[in-house]
Amino acid sequence: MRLLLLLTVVIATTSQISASIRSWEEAVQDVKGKKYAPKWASLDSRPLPEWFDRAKIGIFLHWGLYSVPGFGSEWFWSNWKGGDNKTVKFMEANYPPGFSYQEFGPMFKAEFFDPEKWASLFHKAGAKYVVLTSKHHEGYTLFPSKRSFSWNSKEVGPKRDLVKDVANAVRSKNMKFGVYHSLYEWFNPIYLEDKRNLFTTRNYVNDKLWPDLKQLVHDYHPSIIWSDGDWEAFDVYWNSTSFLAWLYNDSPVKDTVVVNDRWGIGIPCHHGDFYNCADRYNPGKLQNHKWENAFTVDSKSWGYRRNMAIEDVLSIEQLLKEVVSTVSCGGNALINVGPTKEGTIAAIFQERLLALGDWLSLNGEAIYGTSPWHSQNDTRNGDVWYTCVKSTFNARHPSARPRKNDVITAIYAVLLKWPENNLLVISDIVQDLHSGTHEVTMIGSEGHLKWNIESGLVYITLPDKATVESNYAWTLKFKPK
Ligand SMILES: C[C@@H]1O[C@@H](Oc2ccc([N+](=O)[O-])cc2)[C@@H](O)[C@H](O)[C@@H]1O
Repeated sequence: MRLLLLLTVVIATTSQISASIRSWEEAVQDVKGKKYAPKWASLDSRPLPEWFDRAKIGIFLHWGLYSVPGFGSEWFWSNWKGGDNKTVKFMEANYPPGFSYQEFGPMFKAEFFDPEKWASLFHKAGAKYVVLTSKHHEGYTLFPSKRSFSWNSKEVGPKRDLVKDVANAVRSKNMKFGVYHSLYEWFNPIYLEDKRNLFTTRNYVNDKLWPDLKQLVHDYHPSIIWSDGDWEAFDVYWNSTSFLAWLYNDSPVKDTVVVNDRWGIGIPCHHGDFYNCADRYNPGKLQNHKWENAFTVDSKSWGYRRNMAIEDVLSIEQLLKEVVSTVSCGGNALINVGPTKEGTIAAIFQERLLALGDWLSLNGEAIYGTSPWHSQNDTRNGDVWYTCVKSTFNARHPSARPRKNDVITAIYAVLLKWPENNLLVISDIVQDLHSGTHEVTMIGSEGHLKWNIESGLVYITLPDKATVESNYAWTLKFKPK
């Protein structure tokens, strides 16, 4: 009887499953109405919503009261109170004695903030999602938190619900909207009291943290919850698994939302829909779980720095190297810029993002919707990174190498350096080319490329560099005939 029931369920489910090839186990997991238990093993069994793996490129925004002094980093308040020399001196030199961090609030005016302009920039940059700091460690919220009196953007500063404004504008350009949210707040007295109690009390968690997060979920329906500030306490204190079970089972975003891995000591790189691990994490090899490389265009800070120098800013070549190597290894790239207190985005950031967008509008087929191939980084030529397009999506393991049953419709090799004498020498694609069943082209260049194989290496004659469209990061396409 039990077996029969199980069979019917499985048959009913498999018919809902698109073209994807799933194992028996995976199909059973997908039974509609499955409830997740507030335990990591259960939460980890959730298939990854496909949109996130396909998206590949996101924009990260660190915006808050730290954008007002615009000095050091978004850790300004903590640096100052912690006695950081440079920050203390900066305050002494530029602000009256007794000036408090709270006084930055009214100075955060966002008078030039035009969310449509932002969204249009991010869209042109090729982003498929945008993540905004709804609350950083300072505790100031960019939405009217019902528990953050006089410490939110609707009451103090811009007098606007910035989360709502960005969410609406981003969605009007068909991008997904996500919220960054810091679990801890440096100076929240209720949190500090729990901390003094060695996290045996949970007043902050029960009365502030989860009500706030649920407000965010109900009011803005975020597609991503990018959690942070988890490292002072275990997930047991934060009650992370209960929140996630609610999010996956009963929230209005249960079928589409994805979360990262910062949910308590020991959790990063181990649990969550995708892993950030450390900041600017880019392991350079294939990972066995969906991951994301969050990195900054200003190499020194997430928040805006008024004294940022040009040599601190990633070049387009560096930016593309991050993007290409990340996607090749199964990751997404979350590219951070810090908006100014006026609500503008520095022209140098705009320039980099638009250059990325230009590159993606030509080479995007090697990025969006792709999967890791058998090889990530060519063995012979370390400046070559591979991706492929395959016919199936594996929600259990989106970053897996192609399997036997996968039909590969194209293989891409992105070259970060133009080879000497226009002659590219690579090794890892030799088997695929050996049979003579592939045609080789360069995106942004006419005609097929000549190639030959000699003692296990592939020699590809590239076109004249002056005739190709791209100025950096050139994409070769290997297509089965
Ligand atoms: C995205 C960033 O996240 C955190 O910084 C971290 C968090 C985790 C690690 N880590 O695990 O290595 C490093 C920096 C924040 O403190 C920082 O301000 C920024 O918001």
